[in-house]
Amino acid sequence: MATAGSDISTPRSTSPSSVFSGRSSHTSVASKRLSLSLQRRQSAFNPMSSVDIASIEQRMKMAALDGLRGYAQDHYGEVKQDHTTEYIPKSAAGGYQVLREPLWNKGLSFTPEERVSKNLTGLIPHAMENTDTQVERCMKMIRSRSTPIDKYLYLSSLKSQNLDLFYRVLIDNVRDLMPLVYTPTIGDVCLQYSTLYTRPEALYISIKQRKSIRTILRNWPHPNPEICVVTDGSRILGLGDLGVNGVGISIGKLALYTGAAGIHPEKTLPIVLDAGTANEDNLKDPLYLGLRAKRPSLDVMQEFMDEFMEAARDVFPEMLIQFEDFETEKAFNYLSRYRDQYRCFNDDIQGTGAVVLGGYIGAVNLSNVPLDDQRLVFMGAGSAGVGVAKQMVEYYTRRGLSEQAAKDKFWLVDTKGLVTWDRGDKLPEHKKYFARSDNNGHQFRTLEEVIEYVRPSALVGLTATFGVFTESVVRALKASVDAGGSGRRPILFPLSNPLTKAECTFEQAVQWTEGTVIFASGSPFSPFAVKSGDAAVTYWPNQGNNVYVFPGLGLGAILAKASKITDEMVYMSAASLAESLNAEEIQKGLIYPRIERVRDASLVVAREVMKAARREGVSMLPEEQWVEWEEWGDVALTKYIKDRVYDPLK
Ligand SMILES: O=C([O-])CC(=O)C(=O)O
Ligand SMILES: [Mg+2]
Repeated sequence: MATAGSDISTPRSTSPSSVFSGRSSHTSVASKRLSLSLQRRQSAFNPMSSVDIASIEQRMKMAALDGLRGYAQDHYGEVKQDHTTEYIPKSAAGGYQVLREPLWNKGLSFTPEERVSKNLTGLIPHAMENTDTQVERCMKMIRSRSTPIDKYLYLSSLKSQNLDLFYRVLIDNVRDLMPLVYTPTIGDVCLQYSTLYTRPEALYISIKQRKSIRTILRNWPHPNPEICVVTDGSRILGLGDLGVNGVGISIGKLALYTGAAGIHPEKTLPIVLDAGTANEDNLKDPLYLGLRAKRPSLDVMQEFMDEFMEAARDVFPEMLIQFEDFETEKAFNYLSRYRDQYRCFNDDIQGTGAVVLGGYIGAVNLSNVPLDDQRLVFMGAGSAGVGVAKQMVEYYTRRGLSEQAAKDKFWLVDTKGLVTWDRGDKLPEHKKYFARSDNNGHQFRTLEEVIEYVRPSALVGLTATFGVFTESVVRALKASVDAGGSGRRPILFPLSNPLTKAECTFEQAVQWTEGTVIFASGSPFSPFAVKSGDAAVTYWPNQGNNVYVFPGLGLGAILAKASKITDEMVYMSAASLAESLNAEEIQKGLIYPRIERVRDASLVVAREVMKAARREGVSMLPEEQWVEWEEWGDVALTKYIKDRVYDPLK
């Protein structure tokens, strides 16, 4: 394989541009060529006579009147292009070409020499500013906006103009801004994506254009992406099927690949596969941008996915693919179908699994309930619930338990109650592994009943249902932990996203457990202060979000040039995350590093993932390289990673 990892920090100088090359300069010849090419394109695209084209236009108008997008509905043919995208080399670009390319624009930091050599004199204000001043301006603007969506829109506009500045602002203010570019705000953005839409930021691949997937991929304006996040929008966060609007999650996750791990933004590729939607609100919305059709059968979707995976590998052979927010059955199927042949992983199964395990390892230490005495109830048995529980089983087996004994520590609950073999419904494949057979014919229909029966030490929520951890549920958990002895603390992880889907709030958890809770949620809660006399006790929540895993896992896999993502690599992302806390964090009783240190954590995760890739024999880096690193221990490998990450305007 070629050097995927090595160009993370140094994007090619023949950088992409929203402005395509030379066509504008040689006017008459160029415009003739352009119109010829347009004609050819039109005929290749739609090999019909002009009469037919006129009638299509007519139909498009009629379809639009019906609230349909005629073009998207009607087009089934293969798009044949007779040209490929050409790029202006960065060194040759001048004037507005430089200012309008977000990868090249340096805002007010252009030096006097650059302003002359790039023909920028007078195109920007005379002032020259350092990074801090520009960051300050951005933060002032963000603070001046009153709603999270408005703040998001400001940030999105900044991103479309000056990528270095956008990422500097994000990295330096990650606690305040991550909730805007990611969960919870990104959930609202996805819900309204078709209305908020102003410019493309991803590849939109409709099932109607499945014959043209390679063409679409080649149209992406950046060469050789290293990481793609792909969704089909069928289960976005806990918000359900959002169709093409789910593309926001691919965009948000990739902003964190850059912000939280330092993968160059030019190397990231967000994709949405549009195969329709079951969301009636979307289907009725005249502004909806996706295909107005019900979702196809799982078999048809599988074929589409097979075609996508093959095309992606043909066009971008080194790209790692992260599956995101596919609904449960597809999520499991695609992971098992592709994981041995492609460089891919599923964030909701493996990423969530690893991040929750990483936090759980620290939580057990704080809980005063020995590992062997832990009993875990999971509310929610979808891709995340089962993924997390399996990751924890692996942890227990690595600590010497048999697989059966490890599995016996978990009780999974879904909308029908405790998942058992004999409860009378047909269990979907992914639930069978954890189905209980030791219930002596009893069925436990409510969470309270399950808690009374199991007497758990930990309760994990992945239900996408706000408020299912009620006061009586949380108090019952505390009582069952207290019964084991004094000083014991309950572990409570309401993990569903965004905040509107959280199983309970941090404040509730603190109050209902008299402050003893060890808490982690998927989306961020603020610290909670309780007055006691003149003083106040502050309780610190943890955010147990995949953001602590997928960026580092992806970075490690890319830099190791891993041919696939193995269980060992995923496991090591969890184990190393648990080890990445500093003394202050441990002293504060946290189970994840503070979010301000997410880049440090990603670096540790990436390093251990790289080493795991090598142990597993899937790293394509030359053996001499590994031997050299081994001589120096982690220091050399850490430096190798640091030298390759993007840290703009530093
Ligand atoms: O995106 C997040 O915050 C975590 C996640 O993968 C999900 O909830 O599906
Ligand atoms: Mg997800």
